[in-house]
Amino acid sequence: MQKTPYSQLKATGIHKSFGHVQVLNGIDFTMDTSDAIGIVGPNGAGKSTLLSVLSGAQPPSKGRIHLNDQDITQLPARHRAKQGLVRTHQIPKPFSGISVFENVFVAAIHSATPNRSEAYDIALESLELCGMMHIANREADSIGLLDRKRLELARALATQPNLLFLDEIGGGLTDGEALQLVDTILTLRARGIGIVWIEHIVHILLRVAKTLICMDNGRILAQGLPSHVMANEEVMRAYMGGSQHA
Ligand SMILES: Nc1ncnc2c1ncn2[C@@H]1O[C@H](COP(=O)(O)OP(=O)(O)OP(=O)(O)O)[C@@H](O)[C@H]1O
Repeated sequence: MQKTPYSQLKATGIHKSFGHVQVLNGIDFTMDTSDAIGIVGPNGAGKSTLLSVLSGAQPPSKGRIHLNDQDITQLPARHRAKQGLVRTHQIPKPFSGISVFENVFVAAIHSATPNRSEAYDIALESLELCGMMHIANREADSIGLLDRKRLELARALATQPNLLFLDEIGGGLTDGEALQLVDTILTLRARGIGIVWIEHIVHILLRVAKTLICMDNGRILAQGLPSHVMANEEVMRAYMGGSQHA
């Protein structure tokens, strides 16, 4: 289901401000697009803003983003999605009044897919991978929170991503539900899809992430093996000074 593979996403000197509020303060970030990276940090650290900048929802105020040798800094989200960089949202917003299947089909038809019959197959495969076939004909409005999160994943999957940006997709779920969602995410990982996942529930995140980034005040405080990052003194200070969710 994937597009032409590439290997590296690189953000250099990323700044983002909203008026006088400086939210990202010089982020340097390089990843292999098949990696699984977790991002943690206190509230207001700039995590979602970084995801917006990486996925093209918002341009940086300063700095460059490259996909291999291609400068994609000014490339809008819909064009990045066609190159396989796709973001999910904190609060899933399925199209109401249509079925789960139709929601995923709409996503497939708007991807780089050439025709409706291929989009149909891709939608079915996405639902299957996300364990949603049994509710494919339900109205999207009528499903519970865990299934709405799965639908968000299935819709992203139907656009044939290489790298998925997940913004607190576990938010609002019980631990048991979040673990079920992890199984779905690991299924996508097994297909070779890279993940950048912001999540406050760290023990859930670490079932997927092999590398952890901790942000605070718009900067990366530490990056590397999760055990090293969580033991980092600056990281512990940031959590004690901020809102601890871990
Ligand atoms: N569009 C905007 N306009 C003005 N300020 C914004 C905007 N988007 C984000 N901010 C501010 O930027 C800061 C960082 O926000 P961001 O959502 O990126 O942090 P976060 O680390 O994802 O936080 P949380 O964990 O609470 O979701 C916050 O102070 C927020 O109020």
